[in-house]
Amino acid sequence: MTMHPPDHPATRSAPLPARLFDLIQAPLRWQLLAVGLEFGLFDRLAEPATAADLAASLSLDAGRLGHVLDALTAMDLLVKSGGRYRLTEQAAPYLLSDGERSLRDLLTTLPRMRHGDVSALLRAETGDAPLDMAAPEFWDRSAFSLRAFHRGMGTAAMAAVLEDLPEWLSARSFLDIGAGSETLALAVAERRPDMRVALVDLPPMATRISGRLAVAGPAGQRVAVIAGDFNDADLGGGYDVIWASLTLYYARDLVALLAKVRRALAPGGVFVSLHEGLTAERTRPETHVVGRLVAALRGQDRSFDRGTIAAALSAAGFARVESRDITTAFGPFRLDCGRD
Ligand SMILES: C[S@@+](CC[C@H](N)C(=O)[O-])C[C@H]1O[C@@H](n2cnc3c(N)ncnc32)[C@H](O)[C@@H]1O
Repeated sequence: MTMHPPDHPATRSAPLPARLFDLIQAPLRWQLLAVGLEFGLFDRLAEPATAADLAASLSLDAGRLGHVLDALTAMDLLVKSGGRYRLTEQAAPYLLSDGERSLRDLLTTLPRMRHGDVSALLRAETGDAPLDMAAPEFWDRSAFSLRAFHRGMGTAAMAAVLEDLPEWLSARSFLDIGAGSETLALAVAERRPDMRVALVDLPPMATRISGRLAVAGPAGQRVAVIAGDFNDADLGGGYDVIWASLTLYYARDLVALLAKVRRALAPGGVFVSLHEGLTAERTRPETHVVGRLVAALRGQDRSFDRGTIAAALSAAGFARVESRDITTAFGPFRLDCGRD
């Protein structure tokens, strides 16, 4: 499968007519992936099968299914040989529903938030029901989606950032604020039995995270879960490393929250933030600007400008603030570290 740098759609470096032509195909590529997930094609094609075999078990027309399978093969998600199709080895960990790094729950959930009728939203004619945050289904879906994101790609990137910190080897305590899943805290607890590990999230999410930790073995027992709003909750103290990624949007007062985080650090501790940093008058990076367009049109334009978090860290009293760009599979991000 051809890999492209994350902020560069496949055709970014191609001539403009080729880029425009390619956009005609883009929605079809998404639909093919969605159909593959909906009909369980990827799970069924863990072992080779013909279109006729699959069509019979799915009560579909073999000819039509063959066209869909050929297109998925053209996208390098399947291979075809002698009329039999099979999931590629590269795609298997991400597309099998029980794969260790399965992105299935992310791929079926995030598009519901990211895709929308841009034309209707632009005319403010959307009949979208507002998200019902009181509904258990909302939290179930969020928890499944975040966990898939973390297991499939997020935690590896985040753990690499943590392990790169000069403080990491001597650190003895770690807090993840707005964790979204148990995955990062659990990875830390598993790799570092000497580490006190805690996370904080809103009660509905914290309950789901606690449930996963309870069945995660001995390392899971070592992760403390603080169920509460990080703006108000007692975060505890004496942490050597405090981590916040993709969550500071929910700070009621960013400087006040960061000052609170600073007070929760041990002497010599570090606070690490991983968030986007929009540039060029909020038109770059494309991953975040386009990916969050529908949310913005629904009135949730929360993305941070580059420099906002660094400035807030200084305003919160951190003596040394360092920032750098990092590239991940889910887009380019800004890493801001606050130390005293
Ligand atoms: C977009 S997710 C990010 C999760 C994870 N940190 C990551 O980088 O993928 C935001 C998380 O922050 C949590 N959250 C939102 N507002 C919060 C608050 N006021 N206090 C604690 N957690 C909050 C949400 O429940 C969710 O789990």
